[in-house]
Amino acid sequence: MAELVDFQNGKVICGRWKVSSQLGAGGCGAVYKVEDLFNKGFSAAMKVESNDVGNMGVLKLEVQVLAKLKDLPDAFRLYDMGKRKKYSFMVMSLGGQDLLNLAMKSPKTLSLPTIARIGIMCLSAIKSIHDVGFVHRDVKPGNFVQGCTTGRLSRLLYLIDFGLIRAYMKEGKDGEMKMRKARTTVALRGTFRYCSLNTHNRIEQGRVDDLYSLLHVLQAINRGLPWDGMKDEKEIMKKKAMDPNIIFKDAPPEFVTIAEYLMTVSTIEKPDYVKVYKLFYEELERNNVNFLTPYEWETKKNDVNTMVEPSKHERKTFQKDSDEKLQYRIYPQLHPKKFEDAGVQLKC
Ligand SMILES: Nc1ncnc2c1ncn2[C@@H]1O[C@H](COP(=O)(O)OP(=O)(O)OP(=O)(O)O)[C@@H](O)[C@H]1O
Repeated sequence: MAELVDFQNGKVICGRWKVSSQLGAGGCGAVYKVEDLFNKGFSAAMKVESNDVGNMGVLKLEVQVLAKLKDLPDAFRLYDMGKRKKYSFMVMSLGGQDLLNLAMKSPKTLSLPTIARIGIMCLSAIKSIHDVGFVHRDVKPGNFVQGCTTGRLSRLLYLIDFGLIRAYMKEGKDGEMKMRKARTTVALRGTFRYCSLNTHNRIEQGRVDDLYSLLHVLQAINRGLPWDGMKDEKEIMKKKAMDPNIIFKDAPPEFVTIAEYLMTVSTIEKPDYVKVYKLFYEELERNNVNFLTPYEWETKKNDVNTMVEPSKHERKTFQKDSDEKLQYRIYPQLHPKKFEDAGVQLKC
């Protein structure tokens, strides 16, 4: 069993990063909020992993993925990395709360348009990972983090924790990127509560499996899943094989359409992200909600809208714009066009 790395507040790493609090802890390490002593007022998140984990260590892989995401406008940045005698670390952008906390701490029950809107934020985050050639394989609420604690980015969700990630493409001899061949024996990777039925059946996961997990995540924070509380894998599988009308009975009706669509997509195919986006968006339209509508967890005190919404001057400039257009000026990454094609940077 690897010895856990446990940093006290005030510890300074590399003469630069001063630990100010712990943000989370996992099996092999922990995540800390750190202050940059070279850049007053700047904070970041430091993920630390014990070197005792040997080949099981995932930090190196996480660094590689973050480095690949660097050209995307809205992705966490990698600021530093290093290895000490007992531990390895990486420093990345500091996000806000994770989806698990947001959903649990929300003073009000999350409405269906909020659930669908979270669906779009998560879809965008998942697509970014797919676009750089990886399947995440551990889509769960604790792995979606607000882009920032306050302001515009606090309404966006980014995917973190690339410990179980797997490349689905590889460079062929001709230099072209090709799909990797599916393995015949695959160990289960992911979380029982959220993973797809394919994953339980030990089938090589593809992009579609991350999207199945997303539906499970959304239903879990909505009204819960029919297999909640179950431990036996066979029993869980039986429930997951049920009619989507039963699994998603209290969800926006489009969830069933999305689930039925995903059943038609093979693990090697690229899912139609725009189709899924548009189905989520129908719930927003029905309820007159858009990306500028405050979330249930946003309080007056921490009102993002004062920062997210345009100033009076900007309002005047944009006055001819409808709210629908305005939302895309503020959140261009959520425009349906952005979900259209790969923008793939599959070359290493
Ligand atoms: N960049 C970040 N900004 C803010 N919080 C973060 C960041 N990265 C991680 N966290 C927080 O730390 C928690 C654990 O992070 P992460 O999932 O990467 O660690 P882990 O050791 O792999 O955990 P687990 O074993 O639970 O998956 C997250 O759920 C989140 O709350």
